[in-house]
Amino acid sequence: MKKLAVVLFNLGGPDSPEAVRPFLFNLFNDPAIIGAPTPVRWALAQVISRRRAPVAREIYQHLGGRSPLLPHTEDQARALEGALAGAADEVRVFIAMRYWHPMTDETVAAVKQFGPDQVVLLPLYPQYSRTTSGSSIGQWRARAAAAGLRAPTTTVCCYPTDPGFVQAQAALVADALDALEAERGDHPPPRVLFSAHGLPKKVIAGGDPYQWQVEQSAAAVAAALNRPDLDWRVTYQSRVGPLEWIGPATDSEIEAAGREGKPLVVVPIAFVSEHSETLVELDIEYGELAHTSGVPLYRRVSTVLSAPVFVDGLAGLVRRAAGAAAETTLSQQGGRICPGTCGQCPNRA
Ligand SMILES: C=CC1=C(C)c2cc3[nH]c(cc4nc(cc5[nH]c(cc1n2)c(C)c5CCC(=O)O)C(CCC(=O)O)=C4C)c(C)c3C=C
Ligand SMILES: [Fe+2]
Ligand SMILES: [Fe+2]
Repeated sequence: MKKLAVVLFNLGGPDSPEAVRPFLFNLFNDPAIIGAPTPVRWALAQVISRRRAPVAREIYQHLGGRSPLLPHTEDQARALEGALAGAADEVRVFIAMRYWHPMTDETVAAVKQFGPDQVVLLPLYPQYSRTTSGSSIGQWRARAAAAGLRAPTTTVCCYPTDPGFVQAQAALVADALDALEAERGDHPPPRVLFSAHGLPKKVIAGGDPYQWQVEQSAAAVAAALNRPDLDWRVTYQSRVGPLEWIGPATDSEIEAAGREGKPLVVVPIAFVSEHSETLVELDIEYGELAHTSGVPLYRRVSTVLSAPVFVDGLAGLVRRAAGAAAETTLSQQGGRICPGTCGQCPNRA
């Protein structure tokens, strides 16, 4: 093959305080986030983004007024390009963010200019949700078709138990557990909370495989740690809005650990880089909550970022997808919506 384009999808984040409101508007105006008819959704997105902006601006103020998500994703793109050397005569890795720049239209234009013989779409979300990967994939397909980008396109829908992802995350957890063991003293052994971004319950009830895949990821990392008595559980963070979200909530579990006098090791299991949800919510907000709740030791494990074993895993997924060659389309499998290239989603009862 002559030219291979890989497109990394992620959520995006504001690059200045002025970008916070339009970023939030783009998020709440996504039909995958608010499923109302277009004019109603547009009006709701205006209202909610205006109301949320001051809170969100304060969150991003802790990070110097901008999200570090894009720089981390650029590092990952460069590392993946390196790991894919030789997979085609020319390999280029692009980034398409869903709610802030570089956004889908800009990246479609850049990929078209590159003139690939094949495109592989690779969400930087290990677990598939129609609100994240599904939204990015759907928008890419619509905009690529509109722009006349017709290269054969294959999608890696998800990789919740990919050995590269699991090993990279497990190595980081093992380091944290070892360091904590050295300073634990008379405190009881720690509990590990695998914390994932939550979702409204109705999204899961509609057949979204996300929660099931998060559980698969956490179980795979726990198994890779190979510590028989490890106390671990899956929790969900980042609830916004009035709907009921899936639980247990990470903050409630932190309070519970405080009551039990348990040290905590918190592991982000649905993110592969650092941003407001890890650096502010987990480190600052939940760090303070742990302190006031009486948690004796609180450690937050890093995301995998550009860990070589993770990037090599991604490169393997891309090589397999490029080899599959066939155009994949969203399909309904086993009552669960998944593009169906992972071979893991359909078998859920
Ligand atoms: C697994 C990843 C994510 C899922 C699932 C997800 C669903 C989801 N998110 C919102 C609302 C917000 N999310 C915000 C930030 C944010 N969300 C994710 C990932 C997932 N979201 C990331 C990586 C980030 C951080 C972006 C960055 O800092 O660069 C925000 C903005 C911050 C804030 O105001 O708290 C909102 C709002 C909904 C409603 C939703 C599912 C329905
Ligand atoms: Fe989110
Ligand atoms: Fe899948």
